[in-house]
Amino acid sequence: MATAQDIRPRKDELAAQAQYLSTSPTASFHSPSSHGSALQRIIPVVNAKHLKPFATEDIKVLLLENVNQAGRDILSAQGYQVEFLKSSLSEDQLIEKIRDVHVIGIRSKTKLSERILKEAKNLIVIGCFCIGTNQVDLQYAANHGIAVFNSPFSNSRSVAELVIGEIIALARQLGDRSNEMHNGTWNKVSNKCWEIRGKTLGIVGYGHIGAQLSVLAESMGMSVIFYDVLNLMALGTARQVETLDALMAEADFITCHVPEVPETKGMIGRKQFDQMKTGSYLINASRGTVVDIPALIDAMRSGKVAGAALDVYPNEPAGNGDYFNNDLNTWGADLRALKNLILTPHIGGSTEEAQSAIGVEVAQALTRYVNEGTTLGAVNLPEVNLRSLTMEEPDHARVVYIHKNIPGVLRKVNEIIGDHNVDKQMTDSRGDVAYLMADISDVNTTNIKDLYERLESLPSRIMTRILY
Ligand SMILES: NC(=O)C1=CN([C@@H]2O[C@H](COP(=O)(O)OP(=O)(O)OC[C@H]3O[C@@H](n4cnc5c(N)ncnc54)[C@H](O)[C@@H]3O)[C@@H](O)[C@H]2O)C=CC1
Ligand SMILES: O=C(O)C(=O)COP(=O)(O)O
Repeated sequence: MATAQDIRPRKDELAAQAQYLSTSPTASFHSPSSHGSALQRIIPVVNAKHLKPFATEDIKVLLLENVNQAGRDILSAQGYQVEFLKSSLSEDQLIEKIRDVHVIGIRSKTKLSERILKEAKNLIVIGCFCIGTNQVDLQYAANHGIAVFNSPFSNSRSVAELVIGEIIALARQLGDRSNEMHNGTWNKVSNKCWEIRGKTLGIVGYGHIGAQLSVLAESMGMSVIFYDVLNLMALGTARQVETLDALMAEADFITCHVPEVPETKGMIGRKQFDQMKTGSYLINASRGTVVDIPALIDAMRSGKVAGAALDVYPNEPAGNGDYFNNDLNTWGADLRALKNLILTPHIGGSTEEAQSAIGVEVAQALTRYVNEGTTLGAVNLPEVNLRSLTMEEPDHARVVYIHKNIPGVLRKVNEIIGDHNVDKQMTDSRGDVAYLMADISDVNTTNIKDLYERLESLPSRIMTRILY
């Protein structure tokens, strides 16, 4: 197995590469991100016919959190070195591992903070095999030329179905009745058990999940209202309300489907619980920080809230095992003692269908990015795509130049690549970072190295990759 050292150029290796390049029409230059070593990496290509720009067996992929087999298979089929772990890693373990890898695949637990990404000298791309990307410092990644991809809706249906199940389970106190039977008690009651037909569902965040849920809830006879920061088209006979206050006051069931951003932190707190109808229900399958848990506990104890379902928590563990027995969740015992409270371990998106669809979608995005530089679907870089390079022409190359979005860069870059025939080119920017992709011809082993070095020496450079 190649080590990180193997793909960094050494002087003797450069000479060998020159020899290799003279016999192979394809190769790849890929600069370390700007916080990395000043040395460039030169990686030969194994297959001249197709767009396989790296010696694919040198590409190291670390997959955490039990990424689905379908995704693992796609990455392994590329020839990449794929290391797979079932759980997440502690910060210190991650720092050790991430130093070496070019690609990392995570789900919602693994925090890729600036502290961790600083150590990721070889990293070019992050795949979030989930919807949420709040666990990644997206701006730091963009500023260092690290693309981030996710799967924007492959598990939306699974979450919506879970919530539908929870609405009925809460209305009928199913969790409690089931627990009682498990403990040997027959307790047949109808007091405060309801049909959901004719009740009002209040959806906070009417995006992929909220909208899907809206359709399902209406089909079961519920009325739907929703609150969102955007003005959105209501599906069916759903109705958008202007404020969160209005939603809290009108709905019988309230369900949260907003992302974790500063504005949604503690969004459902004491004030919101006070506004709820007495005997209403709360569901949170978005992020643990959205609901103030001590406030929920008080609202349930007082009878204001008749039932709740939580799938997400402010501190979630790296893997399966003990959860509430730690100092972080001081409210754990109080939660566990409450009646008609469904607690699930962040399983909203955990279905076979969702996980394999996510595996395929994200693995394909990673492969396209590594092999072709395509950023379609990236959540932190501009979306840039050129039609696939046909590798029939041996003197063609694709230049990817990620750079600071400052005036004058394109003139300088075009001066450099303009020495070649530019077949096609696309550039776009997002905030402080711009992404240029150009397919050029009249390339040979000498002038491509020169081109790479000239691009690398520009002060605007964040990362240069040359794929051919
Ligand atoms: N429990 C689980 O396993 C899963 C949880 N999730 C969580 O659910 C969240 C929502 O997922 P999607 O519906 O796919 O996202 P989405 O991005 O399609 O929709 C989110 C909606 O929330 C709205 N929004 C944002 N900030 C808001 C605010 N302050 N107030 C009101 N509305 C606001 C947005 O405008 C958007 O319409 C994800 O960000 C993720 O954190 C997603 C999948 C699985
Ligand atoms: O897709 C999301 O954002 C989720 O919350 C699901 O996360 P998971 O893949 O179960 O870690």
